[in-house]
Amino acid sequence: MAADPRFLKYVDEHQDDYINRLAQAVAIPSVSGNISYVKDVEAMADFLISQLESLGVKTQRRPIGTHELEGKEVDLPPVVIGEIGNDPKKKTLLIYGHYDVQPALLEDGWLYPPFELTKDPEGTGKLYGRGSTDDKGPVLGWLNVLEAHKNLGLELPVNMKMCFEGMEENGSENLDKFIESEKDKFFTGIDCMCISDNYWLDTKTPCLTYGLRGINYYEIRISGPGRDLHSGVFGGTVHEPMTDLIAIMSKLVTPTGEILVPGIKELIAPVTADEQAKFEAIHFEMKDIHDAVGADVTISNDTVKTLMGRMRNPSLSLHGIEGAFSAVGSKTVIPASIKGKFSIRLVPNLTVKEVTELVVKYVEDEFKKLGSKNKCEVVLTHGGEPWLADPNHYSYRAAHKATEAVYGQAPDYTREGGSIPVTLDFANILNLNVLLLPVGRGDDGAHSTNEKIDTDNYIRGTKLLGSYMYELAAISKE
Ligand SMILES: C[C@H](N)C(=O)N[C@@H](Cc1c[nH]cn1)C(=O)O
Ligand SMILES: [Zn+2]
Ligand SMILES: [Zn+2]
Repeated sequence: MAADPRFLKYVDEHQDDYINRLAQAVAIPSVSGNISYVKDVEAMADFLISQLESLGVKTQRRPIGTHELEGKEVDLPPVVIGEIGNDPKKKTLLIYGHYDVQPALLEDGWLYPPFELTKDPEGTGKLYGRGSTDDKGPVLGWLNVLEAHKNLGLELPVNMKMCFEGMEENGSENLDKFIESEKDKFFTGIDCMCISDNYWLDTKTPCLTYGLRGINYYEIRISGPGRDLHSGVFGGTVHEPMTDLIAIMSKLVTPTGEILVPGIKELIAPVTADEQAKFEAIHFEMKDIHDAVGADVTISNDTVKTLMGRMRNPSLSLHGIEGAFSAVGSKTVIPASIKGKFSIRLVPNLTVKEVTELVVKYVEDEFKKLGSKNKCEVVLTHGGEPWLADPNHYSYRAAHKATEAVYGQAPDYTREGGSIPVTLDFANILNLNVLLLPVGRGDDGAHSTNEKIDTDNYIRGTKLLGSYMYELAAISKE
């Protein structure tokens, strides 16, 4: 069933209001996992709740425990759950999104202040700001749908339940326990689930995503000296933690992306003929990734190899070193303790546990080889398994139709290189098919500087989410 034309017209006529809603959300710097932003993450939850309530959603702000941030025990960001409609004749759709964002500082190289929505500065409709595409824009897309229906007095075609969290960018701590504890309470009577928290592969082809890589995030913690030291006074006389760390980190991955931790390669499920065909069918050119990256620095020039590198193979990335001297100037310090951070993206059949066993053993063995008197420990800070869904499920068929209606073309079927670890918890604990329905483009720069969403994607994305609900209402479950 096509979307109500009054809904589509309303969306076109209220673009400015929708952009204004996004501007309000971007202005709240809800950076999770950082003690300085705890209040802002809470404020973002409150903003979401007040918006949802004003749109007729029965909302609850649910605490999910505490965690340690920079040595202090603080509340985890609350989970916001809501529901609207309980007509037994309608299907019930569960949606999930996150209201936290990655860190962003102007001095990282942003052209515009990251926590102000900068509207269309180049006349191409781009809306710049942290969270614009990951994941505030897509979350607000759902709210825009609700607003249109409320103001037009239109009935929603499905019942909706929703779950929004503020810790996605930091491992969704305790959300699995929350889902488990609410399995037979809030999360009952749900037919299927939709998440809008990933991106198209290119800038012109909408897609439906049926897989995600998992993620294991590690810290290698090395310490030794009782305090930071003068490198002139002590250099050449002590084992330096940074030197140990760099030696180990350089042995994790090669510059062409080969993971050097023994045993990981052997665990990867072989690529089937069907998978190979699916990858070959995807619309993708090397130019798409070069544009998104901002340079031609791809490891391969082959499209299928590049797509497999992104979605089908594991990857190991080095992220940074906490405690390293990184300010301007030439401080001659020997840091006393540091933490090297890296992550491994997981694909079938790698598991969080098996990969961690291999990583811990390898790092410990490599550290022993250094003959250092410092202390080294490797810690998994968060982990999430890879996930695959059935793209033939009726929910995917509904989204396919909605995409054709809104974009006039069939979607590509993709797997996401990024991770949304809680997807697997929703799928397994609630026994649900989960559809990933991205709104943003491949060059949006999520997690990067100058993150943006295009006005067209935000507005047509709102129509897409709404149209998906109409198609879902009408489609047979067979
Ligand atoms: C794909 C999603 N929008 C996303 O960005 N997920 C993050 C999740 C994460 C895990 N640890 C830290 N962040 C990602 O894939 O990096
Ligand atoms: Zn996200
Ligand atoms: Zn993210």
